[in-house]
Order: sequence, then C-alpha cells, then structure tokens
Amino acid sequence: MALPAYLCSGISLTSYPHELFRLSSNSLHTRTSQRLLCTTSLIDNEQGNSSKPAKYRLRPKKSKPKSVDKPKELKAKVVDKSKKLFSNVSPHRAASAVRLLRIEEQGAYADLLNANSNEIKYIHGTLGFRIKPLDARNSRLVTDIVSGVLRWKRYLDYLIFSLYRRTKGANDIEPLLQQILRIGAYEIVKLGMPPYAVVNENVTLAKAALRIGAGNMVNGILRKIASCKENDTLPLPAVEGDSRSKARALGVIYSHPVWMVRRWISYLGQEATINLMEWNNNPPCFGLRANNNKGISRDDLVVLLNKLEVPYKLSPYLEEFVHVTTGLQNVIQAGLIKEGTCAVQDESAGLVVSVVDPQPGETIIDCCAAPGGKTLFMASHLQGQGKVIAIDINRGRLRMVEEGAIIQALDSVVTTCHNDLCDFVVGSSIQADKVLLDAPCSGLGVLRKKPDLRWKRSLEDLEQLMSLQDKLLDAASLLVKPGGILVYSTCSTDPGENMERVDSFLTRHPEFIVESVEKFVPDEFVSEEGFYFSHTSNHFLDGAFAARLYRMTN
Ligand SMILES: C[S@@+](CC[C@H](N)C(=O)[O-])C[C@H]1O[C@@H](n2cnc3c(N)ncnc32)[C@H](O)[C@@H]1O
Repeated sequence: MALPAYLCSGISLTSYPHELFRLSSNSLHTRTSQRLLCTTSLIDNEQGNSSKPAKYRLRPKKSKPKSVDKPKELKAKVVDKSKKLFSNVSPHRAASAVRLLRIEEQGAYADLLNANSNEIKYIHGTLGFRIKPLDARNSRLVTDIVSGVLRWKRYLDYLIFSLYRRTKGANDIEPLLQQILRIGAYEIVKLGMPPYAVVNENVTLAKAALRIGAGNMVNGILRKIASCKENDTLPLPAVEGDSRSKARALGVIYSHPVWMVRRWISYLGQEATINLMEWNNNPPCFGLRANNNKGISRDDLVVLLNKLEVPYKLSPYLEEFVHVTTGLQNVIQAGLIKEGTCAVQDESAGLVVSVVDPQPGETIIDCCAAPGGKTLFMASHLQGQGKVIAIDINRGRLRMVEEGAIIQALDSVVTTCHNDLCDFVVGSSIQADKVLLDAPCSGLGVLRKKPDLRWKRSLEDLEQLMSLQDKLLDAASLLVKPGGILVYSTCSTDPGENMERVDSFLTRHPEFIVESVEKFVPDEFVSEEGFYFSHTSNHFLDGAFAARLYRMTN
C-alpha cells in the first residue's frame, strides 16, 4: 500500500521532480477518447529509455478504424453522459483505471495520488459519467489494484498482447482500454478472482467508458486469459539464448525493465536477481517508530496496536521499531501518526541514523533532509541538547520536515533551511560535528514500496544521479569539522551510487577515511569494507547503504 504524501515524512523517499503534475481532466479525457501513441512499450530498448521506439510500441493507426468515435460525436456524448450516475459500473475498477491512466500518461506519482481528495472529480471528468462514491473499502481496493497492476504491468501486457494478436491481428489498444484489460488480467491471474465476475465487471466498465466494441474486446481477451489460466497454458517467454534475451524474458516474467534486470544480473547473478524481483513484486511492509521523544516507548505503541487489532512484529534491530504488513490504514485513521505517537519509517532508514550515532549536544547538518524521516529520528536522540540543521532544495518537502518536527515535539532542536546544498556551502562558515548526506538516488532499494518507480527510472537517470551525488558529496564535506563525521547514504542497492561514489570521493578528498560502521549496526549489516548495507532479501527490509567517513584533524 502506498502512503498518503502528508504521512510520508517518516519514509525514506527518493527525490521527486519539483513539478509533479500538470494535469487537466479535459486534456486527459480528450486524449483517452482517441487512439493515441501509448508511451508504454512492452519491451524496453536496451537503454531502458521508453521514449524510443520499441518492438511492441503501441502506435496510432493512420486511418481511423470504424469502431472509434469521431471527436465531435464523442463530445456531444460526453456532455450527455456527465449528468448521469452509472450505478452498474464497479466504482473501484473505474477509479483504478483512471488513476493508472494518470500515472502512465501524466507521469503522476502513485503515492501522491492517494492523497488527492479531488480525485473523484477527475474520475468523473475522465470517464464522462459519475460513479458511486468510493467508501473506505473501495479506496483500499483502488490502492491495491493500482499497485498490483503497476508492479505486474509488463507481464500483464505480455499476456494481453500475446492473446490479442492471436484473436485480432492488430497491435494498437487505446490507453483507457489497455488499463481496463490490465486490471481484468491482474484480477484473474494474480488475484485468482472468479473469472465470471471479473469479465462482467470490466466489460461493463469498458462499454460505459468507451463503447460497446471495447466491451466486446475486453470480453474476448479476458475470457481467453481465464481459459489459459484454467488449463495452465498462460503464455510465458522462455529464458534462453544470450544474456540479453534471457534478461528480456526475465523482465517479462517478473515484470521489471530489461536494463534493471541486466544490471542486477551483472553484479548479483541470476538467482539473486530473481529473488530481488520477487521481493519487489510483493506488497510492502512498513516500519513504525515509537516516538520516545514524546515519552512513548515501543511497549506503549504495542498496547495501542493491540487495541487497534493491527498485527505487528518487534524489530530485532532497533528497540523503538515494529513492523506491520497489514493495518497501517487503521494506525493512520486512529491518528497515531498525526498526533506524533509514532512515525512511519523503515528500519533500514533507522539504521542509517544508527550509523550517524547522534549524541546530545552535537550540531548535525542533514544536507538533503526532506521529508525528514532521518532528521527527526536524529533529533530525537539529542534529548533537547544540540541541533539538527535540515537543508533541502524543495520548499514543499521541507515544510513536511517542519510539520513533522512540531508533531513530534522536536521543533526546539530542528532548524530548516531552504537552499541548494551547493549554494549553501558557498561562504558558509558552519562546521558540524556530524553531517548526513542522504543523497537523491534511483530508489532501487525501495521498489517494493513504490510500484511505479521501476517504470520511471532509466539508465540515463542513474548516470545523472551519480554525477549529482559526487557534487553533493563535495559540498557536504565542507561542512564537516576536522575530527567530525560525514555519513553518505542512499536507498539504492546499486554499487554505482554507493561504494563507487565513496571510492571516487576518497580519491578527491584524502582528508577523509572510512570508519567502519561495525560499532553502530548489527554485524549482519556490515560489508567487508566497513559500509552499512541492508539487503532486501536477507533482511526483509528496504535496500539501503551508508558509509561513515571520518575527517582527519590534519
Ligand atoms: C532521498 S531524499 C532525502 C530523504 C530524507 N533524508 C529522509 O530521510 O526523509 C533526497 C532529498 O534531496 C533533496 N535534494 C536534491 N538535490 C538537492 C540539492 N542540490 N540541495 C539540497 N537538497 C537536495 C531532494 O529535494 C530530496 O528531498
């Protein structure tokens, strides 16, 4: 389950572009009502850049097929339909289809859409009719379906296109219809729902939102998928041939971009890559940190979780933490996060704070602080003595740090500073005891929590991020006093963003040396080189990395 953005202050998030949406319901409706070039390619090209032509790219037809409404006629139909409530349409499927469309067509972020209370207006505007209101159960279903379809997108498309080609011989499907097909295929194949109900509901949606012909197509394809599942003959690519072909096949079977599969196989091997992809495809679990600073111990939190009937496990690594797989909604609805009783934070992020080892009286600079999960946990170690200066380039996200500090009663020790770190260091004379650079990164360690992220990242992003990480490391190093500590961390598992960045930094900055993290985190998290590393499949946590770098006194 993805979290509402306003509650994300405790989660290690990757950086977002500043401008997330430029959405207009009108524009999307017009676009979905016509056959379009769909930006999703079934198989990535080798660079992982989906903007380039790919083998299974969905293309518009040159001449309009008979079954497609002309825009003018469609406009008249929409005006008419917008007045009506379509009570026979499954509201959570309709909402899921529109949300998926927004994520794919507009680049919206799944976790932020969850928080958007205007979504229903957008859904009505896109569909051209009203659906029944979404109650809490329906909203949860939307979140689950959207996350599941996003995770399994490549595999679902493979199924749909294998069967669609067989039945129709065409290769274009309009975007909204494609989302409806994915939802139906996901429900049949991955959720194991009764095919009869799934086919009926999605056919009704396609007929209402598009036209009768679209409903017929959904009927044909979903029935075929259901029958293949029943007979155990669902199409699957063979993992054979050269490394590229194998990566392509694995990318379909486990629904990941080919460039990621190839990169992981190159440094993890095939078996560990498969384990990692299986991990990423499961619903996430979440860490909860009891807010000691407000006098709440983990035992107190456990009492509250028991009252809410939320199952939990105690963290074996950090005494303030528990993790929950289901029931986070109950925790949120009960107000435990809003009132600062606990914060949502993965233990992998909590362990980065252990690597920093904040002590009362220290001055700590958090160079890339927002939304503030680590800032606030560090501040809670200070027992009211010392300070954490939280810098971030993103004003909106920095506000979340400020709000979190107030909620968690840490505002007396947290100061925020809205700035680009590279500008902040120019002319700055501050030298801190400890500096944390939790750098913007690919987020490859948190793909399980962020189902859409794998499709938004490319190999080019990784290269750009590495160069930004070098720049930020150079800037952060200026803020460390001689004898002080610089901690560099990411929520990535990629060596290029982790060890290689540290090696490159040490070459440029001989005044720093690696100090092993062995005194600060359990042995199982310590690499041979003395770095902190949480591995998704070994520790059942998000993937994270941290290096503790000591600035020598002369
Ligand atoms: C991985 S997130 C930090 C997560 C945060 N440490 C936490 O635990 O909640 C990276 C942050 O770096 C910020 N950032 C990116 N470039 C920056 C820059 N040049 N100067 C300061 N902050 C920057 C982004 O706005 C983003 O909030």
